[in-house]
Amino acid sequence: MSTETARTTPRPATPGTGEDGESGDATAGATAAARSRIDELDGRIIALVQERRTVSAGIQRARVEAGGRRVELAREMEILDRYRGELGRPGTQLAMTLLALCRGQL
Ligand SMILES: O=C(O)C(=O)C[C@]1(C(=O)O)C=C[C@@H](O)C=C1
Repeated sequence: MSTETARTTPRPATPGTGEDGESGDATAGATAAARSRIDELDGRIIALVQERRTVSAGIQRARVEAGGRRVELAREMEILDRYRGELGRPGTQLAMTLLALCRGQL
């Protein structure tokens, strides 16, 4: 675990210990800080998806202008394999969603 993660990880109050006062505020503060970090990360992820879509559109356009097909399934299989390898089975779903965002539904 990185120090950054450790610093922003909220610590839940221990039930039955009367921690609801000061430490409850601390927990709420840690949660708010962690959530604003998540919001920041989501903003970067969204910007990366938009950038990916622009790059992908350029490749698709060039291929169509050269007389080829807009979609290249062999390349999509490589991308699906990569996401599944890195993120497990749900990674496949994420890659499929990304491809749908970048080249539209098949
Ligand atoms: O890599 C390509 O050849 C692309 O056209 C990009 C991309 C993608 O968004 O990753 C989009 C459509 C293709 O079917 C395959 C991949």
